[in-house]
Amino acid sequence: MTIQPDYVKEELLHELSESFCMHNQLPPDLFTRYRIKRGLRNADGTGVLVGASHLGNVHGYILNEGEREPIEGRLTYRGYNVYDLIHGLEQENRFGFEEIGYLLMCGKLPSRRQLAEFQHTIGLERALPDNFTEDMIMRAPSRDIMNKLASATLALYSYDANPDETTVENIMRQGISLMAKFPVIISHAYQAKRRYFDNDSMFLHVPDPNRSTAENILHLIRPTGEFNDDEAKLLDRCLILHAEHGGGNNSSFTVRVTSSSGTDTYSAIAAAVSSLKGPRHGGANLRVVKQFEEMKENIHNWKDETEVGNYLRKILNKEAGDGSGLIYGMGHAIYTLSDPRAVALKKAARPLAEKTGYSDEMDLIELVEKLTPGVFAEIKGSDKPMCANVDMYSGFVYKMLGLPKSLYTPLFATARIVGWMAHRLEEVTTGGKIIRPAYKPVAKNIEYVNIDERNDGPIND
Ligand SMILES: CC(=O)SCCNC(=O)CCNC(=O)[C@H](O)C(C)(C)COP(=O)(O)OP(=O)(O)OC[C@H]1O[C@@H](n2cnc3c(N)ncnc32)[C@H](O)[C@@H]1OP(=O)(O)O
Ligand SMILES: O=C([O-])CC(=O)C(=O)O
Repeated sequence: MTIQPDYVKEELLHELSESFCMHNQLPPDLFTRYRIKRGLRNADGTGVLVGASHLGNVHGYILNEGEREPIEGRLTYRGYNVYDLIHGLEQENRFGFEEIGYLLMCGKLPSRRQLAEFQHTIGLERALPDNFTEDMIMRAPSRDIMNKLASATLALYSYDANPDETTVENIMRQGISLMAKFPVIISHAYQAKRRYFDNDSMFLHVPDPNRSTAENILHLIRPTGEFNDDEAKLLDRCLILHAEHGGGNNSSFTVRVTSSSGTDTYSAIAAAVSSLKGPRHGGANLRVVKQFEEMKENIHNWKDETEVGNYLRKILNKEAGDGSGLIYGMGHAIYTLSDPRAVALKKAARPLAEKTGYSDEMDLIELVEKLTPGVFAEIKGSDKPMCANVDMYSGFVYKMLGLPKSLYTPLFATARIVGWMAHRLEEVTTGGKIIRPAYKPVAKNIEYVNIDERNDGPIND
C-alpha cells in the first residue's frame, strides 16, 4: 500500500489557515452574554437534559440547594448495579458480556433458554461476509484500527439485504450481527496492521461460534490462539464495564444524533466509532499508556511525590505530555469522587500487577491518581473534585493481558456496541424529533463583492 503524495503546498496552507483564523474569532464573553450552553452543559456544569432513557444511569453527584454535592460514583444498566451484575456472574462462574448485551438491547436479563439462543445466534453471526477480510481490510489496511473499524462498519451496509429499514426487528438483527462481528473485524484489522505497517507476521484465526466474545478476542489476537480461563473472564468483565454509559456520552449521543435523522444502522455506528476514537473520550485509554511511558522515561524516582507532582504540573502547563494540557485518565463530566469502573479495574489490576511484575508501574498510576486533584487545584485554581476515570486502568489491564496498544480503544468499541445499539433502538422508537440545536449567528451581513474587486490579502475591505 502506498501513501498518497501531498499536493497542498505549505505556503497555500499558511494563507488558507491565516484567513480562517482571521475570520473565525469569537469574543470570550459572547458565550456568557448569550447564555450559550457550550458542550451542551448548563452553567453549573451539569448536562443539558435532552431526552429520557431506560438504559445506563451514571450517578456522580447529588444536587443539593442547586449545588453539586460530590458522591462515590454508581453505574446501573437498566436499573441493575453493574457491580451486582458482575458479582452475580462471578458467583455463577460464567461469561457475561453477551447477557449484558441482551439486557441492554432487549430490556431484561435473559432466562437460560433465551441466553442460549442469543449466544448461538451470535456464534453464527461472527463470520464476516465472504472475502470481506481480503477486500475491505487487507486491501486497504490502516495504522489505526478505529478508522478501519469505522470504514468496515460502513462497508457492511453493502452486504446487508435490508440495510435501511428502521423497524425494531431490523435494527435488532443488525445489532446482533455487529456485536458478533466487531471482535473479528478489530482482530483482522490488527493482523493486517502487523503485516503491512509493522513488518510482522499475520495470524488470521477463525472465530469459534461456541465461545464467548472475550474468548474469541484472545483467540483471534494471539499468534498461538491460546489463553486461559482467568484471562478470558477478566477480559469479559472489562467488556461489561465498558458496555454502556447513558445517552449523554459523546459516542452514544452521536448515535442519538445520527439516528434521529433516520439514517441507517451502519452509518450511525460508524459515526459512534469515530467519536469514541477521540482522546478526550475512549481514545484516552491509549493516551494514558503513552503518558505513563513518557513519565517512566522522564521521572527518575517513580515513588517521589515531589518529582511526580512536578511532572504533572508540566503536563497541565503544556510543557510535557502531548501538549494538550490534559492528564489523561483523570476527570469526568459526571463522576466526582470515583468512577465505579475505574475502582473495579484497579481492584482487578493489583493482583495481576503483582503476578506479572508490574507493581511499580501500578504504584505510579496510583500516585498520579492521588496527586492530580491537588496539582490541578493549585494550577487551575479550581476545587472541583476530580477522580480517575475508566481509561486510567483499562489499558494497564490490557497490557498485562498481553493485548497490543493499537487495540485498546477498539476493545472499548467492541464493548460499547451493545450500548450504542440500545440507544439507537431507543432513539428510533421514542426520540420522535430530529436533534437540531442552535448556534448564535455572529457574521454581519455583507454585500457581494465582484471577483475582480477582491484583494489578495486575508480581508476584502
Ligand atoms: C470513557 C471516557 O470518555 S472517560 C474520559 C476520558 N478522557 C480523559 O481521560 C481525558 C482527560 N480528561 C478530560 O479531558 C476531562 O476530564 C473530560 C473530557 C473527561 C471531562 O471534561 P469536562 O466535562 O469538561 O470536565 P470538567 O467540567 O470537570 O472540566 C473543567 C475544566 O477542567 C479541565 N480538565 C478536566 N479534566 C482534566 C484533566 N484530566 N487534565 C487537564 N484538565 C482537565 C477541563 O478541560 C475543563 O477546562 P476548561 O474549563 O478550560 O474547559
Ligand atoms: O460518560 C462520559 O462522558 C464518558 C464515559 O465515561 C463513557 O462514555 O464511558
